[in-house]
Amino acid sequence: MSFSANLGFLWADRPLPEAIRAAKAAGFDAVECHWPYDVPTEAVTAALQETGLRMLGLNTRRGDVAGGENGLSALPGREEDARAAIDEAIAYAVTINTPNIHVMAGFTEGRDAHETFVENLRYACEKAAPYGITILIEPLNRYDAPGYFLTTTDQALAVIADVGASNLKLMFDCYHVQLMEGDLTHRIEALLPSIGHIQFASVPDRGAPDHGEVNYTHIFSIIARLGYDAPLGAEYKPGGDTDATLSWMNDA
Ligand SMILES: O=C(O)C(=O)[C@@H](O)CO
Ligand SMILES: [Mg+2]
Repeated sequence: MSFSANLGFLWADRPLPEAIRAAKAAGFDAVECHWPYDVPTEAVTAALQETGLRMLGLNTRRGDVAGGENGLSALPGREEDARAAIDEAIAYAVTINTPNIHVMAGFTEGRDAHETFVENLRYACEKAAPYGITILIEPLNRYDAPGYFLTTTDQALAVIADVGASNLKLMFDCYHVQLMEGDLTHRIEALLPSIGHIQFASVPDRGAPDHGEVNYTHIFSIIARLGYDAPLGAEYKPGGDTDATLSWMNDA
């Protein structure tokens, strides 16, 4: 297996370029992040070039986080802000050569929200396609993100079908899917053609993948058997020194 360090959580106590270097030193094959926008692209590019790692993904801005926002793209009436966040993410991704952008939906519900999300995703897919960038959408669990628009893989597939773009894929985060739906083995098998990126963490505490209700030795072997060979995103909360939590990599 190959692994991508999610620097939104791993080495999150270090500046992003230093976190990239730490991921390389720890043996990761790639990195990904959440919201890199305050970091100059030159510093990120320099660290990526120095380490030879690729930044696999980043997220669109969430909007007014202090005011309770968690993404903009499914919020009716906020199309202008949502598209500005999409444009910003594409520009940043193009500059640092990142192949995936997670477009965040936001806290909302209902048919209008679905239509708004579909239209904004069409916009994102069209704008991203010339750069070979894939747009991702990710169901989040109801405990960490109560009220988030996208909560299940079935709902994500319905959105993907309605958008109808070949560069729109599912971010399959095993942690969220286990909390909302379970049945990870069958779901990964069935959804593989729609999956653009896979992430993981222990369940339910979102720690390193070496404890809890999901047996990741099994899940990783299923993913390998299916021939999926892109790096898997380690998106867990180390709860202290990241380097002290990496023994799972030796067993994977
Ligand atoms: O929370 C997650 O899981 C993520 O992947 C974030 O990027 C979005 O909140
Ligand atoms: Mg995730």
